[in-house]
Amino acid sequence: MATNILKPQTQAIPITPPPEVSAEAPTVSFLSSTSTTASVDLDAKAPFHAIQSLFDHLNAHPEDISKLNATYPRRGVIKTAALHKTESDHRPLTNPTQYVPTILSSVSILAGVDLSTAHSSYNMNYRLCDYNPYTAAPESSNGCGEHTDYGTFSIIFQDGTSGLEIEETPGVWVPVPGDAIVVLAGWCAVILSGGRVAAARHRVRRTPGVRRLSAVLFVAPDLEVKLKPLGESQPAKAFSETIMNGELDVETFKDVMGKRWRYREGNEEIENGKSLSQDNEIENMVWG
Ligand SMILES: O=C(O)CCC(=O)C(=O)O
Ligand SMILES: [Fe+2]
Repeated sequence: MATNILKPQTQAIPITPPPEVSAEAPTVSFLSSTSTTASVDLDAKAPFHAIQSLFDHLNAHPEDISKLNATYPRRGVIKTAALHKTESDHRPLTNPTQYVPTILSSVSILAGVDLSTAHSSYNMNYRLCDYNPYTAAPESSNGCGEHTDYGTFSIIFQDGTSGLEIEETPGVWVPVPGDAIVVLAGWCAVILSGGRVAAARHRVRRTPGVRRLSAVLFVAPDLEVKLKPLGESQPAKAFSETIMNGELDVETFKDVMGKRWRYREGNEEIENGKSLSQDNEIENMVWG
């Protein structure tokens, strides 16, 4: 599964070890040196049979989709955060608290700072995705446009169907095997690590006629955490004053990212009519 495995550099920083858990700790294998991308061998699986039934029900009963709070009409992709929504929560994963700390500890080593203190409340969202040929425009090869995720990292469970691609270097897209469980670093990791971790740009290509299901667990710092480089050392990159002054908290950042995402997917108008891409706006906010 992991082709180009890079071992994270071991640094002399105190990283909180993940708590002892009964399940075997997953192995985290880093796949990319330029963006922080890893594959993990988790026992946890997303129950794609149940997820497919849920989406089949929604496709047959479009009126129920409105209950789920988020639809993506332009590309015919239905996505929703189901972690706290009882009507759509199939309790699909084994308890994420068993493996999230291990992954956080691996990302901490790459980041050169202990990220665990900023992640005490398990601020997570779970999104189910159905890239469905019957609802998407038949000629479209775009399942999910290129973007970076907002949180510390996202764990992507796939149903075995390929389509997910990572931008290895600008403009060079590398397909991820459809059966890999992938961890991608997001913007909060970039900021907290002082720029030592890069966010992984990714996208999903559709094969017309082929259905693909995925389940994504977004792991982010606690909502009240101020997003600025942690630790004493000089940031590896220069950040905006907003970031260095600790003026941006996770909740606000998540809101901005969410608005951009809904705009990109066709669900929300941006008030001032500007059409900056999600990445441009975030880069301006983070780097100044
Ligand atoms: O469907 C996938 O594999 C990825 C989806 C994704 O990147 C996202 O929802 O942020
Ligand atoms: Fe994503």
